[in-house]
Amino acid sequence: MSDDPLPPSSPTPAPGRPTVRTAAVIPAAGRGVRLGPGAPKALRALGGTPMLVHAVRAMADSRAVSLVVVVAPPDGAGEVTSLLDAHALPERTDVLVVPGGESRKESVKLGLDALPEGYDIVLVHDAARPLVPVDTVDAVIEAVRDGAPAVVPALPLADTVKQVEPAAAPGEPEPVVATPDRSTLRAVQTPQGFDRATLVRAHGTVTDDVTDDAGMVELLGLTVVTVPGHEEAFKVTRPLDLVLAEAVLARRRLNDGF
Ligand SMILES: Nc1ccn([C@@H]2O[C@H](COP(=O)(O)OP(=O)(O)OP(=O)(O)O)[C@@H](O)[C@H]2O)c(=O)n1
Ligand SMILES: C[C@](O)(CO)[C@H](O)COP(=O)(O)O
Repeated sequence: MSDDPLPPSSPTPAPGRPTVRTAAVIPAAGRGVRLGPGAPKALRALGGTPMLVHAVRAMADSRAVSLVVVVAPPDGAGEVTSLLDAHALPERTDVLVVPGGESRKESVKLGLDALPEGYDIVLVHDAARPLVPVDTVDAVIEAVRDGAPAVVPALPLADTVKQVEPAAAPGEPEPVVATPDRSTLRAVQTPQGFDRATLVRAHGTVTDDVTDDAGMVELLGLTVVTVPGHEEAFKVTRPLDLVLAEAVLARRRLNDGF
């Protein structure tokens, strides 16, 4: 067993609420091409611990989450199971590992297919967002409990955004065609939270290429709502993100006194 510490626990759910069980599906089957050569992204170390372990702990850190389904690289389910066995996780959280697919969408569907009965709320959380704080996780769950079929953590944009005509060839200029009103745009993160039946329906019917699960629910004609995102829930995508993630983790360890 690794001796790295468990994260702090979130508060227990409010008294008087009906028990609604929540599971988290963590797509972790990506290669991490934009991060550069190396192991699959989810298995790379952050503060000496695989990024995936941080992501699983971030979900298990919420007392509402009692099952985490990890979607491993297609040929890596055995390795991921051993890796998770070697790291401390809260005993109240069950973990299932299933092999993933060629795209994120396919991997999420495989995770959903493996979900046992008895879970009414499903979170979908990128392994590549290892540092999401528990308050953000709990806020997403709370909004689904309050009746929203789909919930996304969202942040305002810091940059002005341009819509362009994609370059005709690599290196060619990209003419700007529009400047959308930034005040109505949001960058969305994970975990995204869903009423299970809605997410299953979305994955069973939507065939469009989408980059997130909430987008599929939008295509069903349902309303997706936002809760405040968190800057530490950023996605580790490029090498500089790893530098930032290490710094955030070091600051947390300093603040927590270990
Ligand atoms: N076939 C895939 C592709 C992606 N993912 C997961 O989806 C999340 C978000 O994807 P992204 O950050 O784009 O990861 P990669 O696909 O690994 O990155 P890249 O595009 O740079 O290869 C990650 O946790 C990744 O492991 C997955 O489970 N299955
Ligand atoms: C799901 C997501 O993290 C929301 O921002 C994002 O869309 C994943 O995109 P990626 O390019 O597949 O990492």
